[in-house]
Amino acid sequence: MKDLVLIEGLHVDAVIGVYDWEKEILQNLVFDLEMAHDNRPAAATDDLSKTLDYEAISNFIKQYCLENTFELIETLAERLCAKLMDVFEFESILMTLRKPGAVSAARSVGVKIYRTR
Ligand SMILES: Nc1nc2c(c(=O)[nH]1)N=C([C@H](O)[C@@H](O)CO)CN2
Repeated sequence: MKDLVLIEGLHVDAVIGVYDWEKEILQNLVFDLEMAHDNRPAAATDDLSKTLDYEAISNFIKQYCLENTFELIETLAERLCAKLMDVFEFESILMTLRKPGAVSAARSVGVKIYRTR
């Protein structure tokens, strides 16, 4: 089992959706991330620069969602994972992206993708 760095329940507002009315409003999205990374070098040195900075990654996701609009949450998840892989040095990522307001009868709906280098 590999070490992981986690982000759970990251709430982000975004313009996202298939329908015209959705292109005029912000909707809440919730991200969960599991990123595989060897945590031993950071633990041995107590040095933030040797790990994945979950604060920096959270801020990156918020900024990306502010600057980009898509119809499908599948597209957002795929493109965001690709960008995160370019910028941050994890071995793999499991991203769950939920759109809690989309289906009123459901607690949440969403997608989950796993990408590796
Ligand atoms: N698999 C998906 N299904 C649907 C999506 C989506 O992004 N992925 N989006 C919509 C609409 O935008 C919906 O959220 C409006 O309530 C419908 N189905």
